[in-house]
Amino acid sequence: MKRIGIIGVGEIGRAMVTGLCDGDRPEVFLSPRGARTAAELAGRYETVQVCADNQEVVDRSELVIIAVRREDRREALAGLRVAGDKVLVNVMAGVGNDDLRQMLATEAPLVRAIPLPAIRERRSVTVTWPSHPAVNSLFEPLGGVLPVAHETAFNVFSALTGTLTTHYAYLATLTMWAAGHGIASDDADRYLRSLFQGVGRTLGDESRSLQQLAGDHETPNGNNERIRTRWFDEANSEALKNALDGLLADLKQPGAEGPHSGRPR
Ligand SMILES: NC(=O)C1=CN([C@@H]2O[C@H](COP(=O)(O)OP(=O)(O)OC[C@H]3O[C@@H](n4cnc5c(N)ncnc54)[C@H](OP(=O)(O)O)[C@@H]3O)[C@@H](O)[C@H]2O)C=CC1
Repeated sequence: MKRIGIIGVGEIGRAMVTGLCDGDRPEVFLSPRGARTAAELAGRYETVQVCADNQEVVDRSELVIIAVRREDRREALAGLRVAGDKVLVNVMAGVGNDDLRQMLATEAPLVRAIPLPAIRERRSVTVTWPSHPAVNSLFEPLGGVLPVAHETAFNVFSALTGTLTTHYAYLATLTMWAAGHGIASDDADRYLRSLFQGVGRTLGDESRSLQQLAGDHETPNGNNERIRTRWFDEANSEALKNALDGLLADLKQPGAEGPHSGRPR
């Protein structure tokens, strides 16, 4: 697909345009809302144009990405005419394809996707459902695509994206703990970033399983084993799984307006 439309040019819309245009440079048609970002992108990339309205985005594109906030979807989409030969990519967290099909009354294929901000660097694996060749080709060069077989699987991956800030909060807690023991916060912060950037790089080694990586970093009866078994014990692990189960249950009811609307993060 060489003509791609984006309705909703905010954080994730901008990340997708950047990722796309730093690669094959398809023609990209942007909705006019979020005017500053849209104008900036059109200024940076000669293949990007800002349209007069959302209908023009649909009319000029073969594939249209819908990236407005969940609560803005009716205003953004109601009344749009979408021919059956277009492909629509729904990246709105918590908005099911049934909801979208009802709103748009179109025969066009609808595909849900979970792009993440690292897509701007073409380094983010994007989960999609249902699998569609044009959508797979769109995301493949942006870090890879992971089409899943059913919506429940899609929701499981969606729930996993809800764990990111816990990871940062964990690191912040370690910094606070060190500061509580008289270490300058800046020093603790710098040290932890360095420590966990190393962990991030190690994750790039896909030849070793996560269990293997943990094992390889742990001396029997050593400090790491001690903290892992005393803190991340069975009760803690169960509490995490329960929180994820609760989130998954909410994600399975995409029609419900709830605390998980809007950004998946
Ligand atoms: N941010 C992320 O990491 C991810 C976000 N998503 C999903 O993407 C969607 C957008 O999120 P995000 O980019 O963070 O949100 P933003 O608020 O950054 O962007 C939303 C954009 O939509 C625009 N908009 C609002 N109403 C309309 C309309 N009627 N027509 C066209 N555009 C409109 C907004 O314009 P204005 O500013 O003028 O209101 C804004 O530019 C959400 O549904 C979210 O769940 C999915 C994966 C990751």
